Amino acid sequence: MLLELCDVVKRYPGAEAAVLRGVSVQVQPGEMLALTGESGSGKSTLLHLAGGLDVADSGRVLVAGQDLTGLTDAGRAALRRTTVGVIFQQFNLIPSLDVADNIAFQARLAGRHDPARAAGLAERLGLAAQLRKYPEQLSGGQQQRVAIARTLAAAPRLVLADEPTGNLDEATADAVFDLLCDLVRETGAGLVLVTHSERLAARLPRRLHLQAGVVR
Ligand SMILES: Nc1ncnc2c1ncn2[C@@H]1O[C@H](COP(=O)(O)OP(=O)(O)OP(=O)(O)O)[C@@H](O)[C@H]1O
Repeated sequence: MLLELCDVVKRYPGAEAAVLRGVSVQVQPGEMLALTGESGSGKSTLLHLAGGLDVADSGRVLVAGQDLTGLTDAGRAALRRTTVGVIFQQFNLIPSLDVADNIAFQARLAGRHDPARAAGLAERLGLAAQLRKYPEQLSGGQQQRVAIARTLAAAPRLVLADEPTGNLDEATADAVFDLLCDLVRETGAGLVLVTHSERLAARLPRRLHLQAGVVR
């Protein structure tokens, strides 16, 4: 199993009710699914727990068979470097690095930088002419494609994407979404993609819907 959440509960300090109230999910290697739910239903929270960015109050989270619950902060950081790739809505590129170095950044951290692979990703994502530019010189759609290349260059087994096309106009969002799905499929990674878009969710083979703290 690539990702397994067993009866996961998460409550933020000071909040009356738990956001996640016993969520159980299993994702197989190579599976691609949409995670939907109303604003505030806990989609980002679930993604953060799956990516080891935050910890559950109870229940278990396993990534590639490794139980995150028992890991130290350093252990979870190592998992994020080597096994999980996260793509955010706000791109989160490093402003002082050019496109080529942004793309190489995570792969270098993972000890997997492969110039040919990085160049191939840049080409597929239409970034070959932008490699020496800095993030501020790029459009939103281009920045998001750099963020996707950066994540996939590190060859993660699990890709977690939090509204990766939420900042883009519809036509650009569709094109970036298709590229992301094609590239993830080709690498055989699993994908959990948070979206508010019914249209995009319908294009993935499986959907999880969060409601009232549980998955429906
Ligand atoms: N760090 C935090 N501290 C306290 N409360 C938080 C924190 N992060 C999220 N919450 C609360 O937890 C609930 C779920 O938030 P979360 O961001 O997971 O929802 P979401 O489904 O991703 O929402 P959206 O679709 O609006 O992005 C919300 O009520 C939010 O206010």
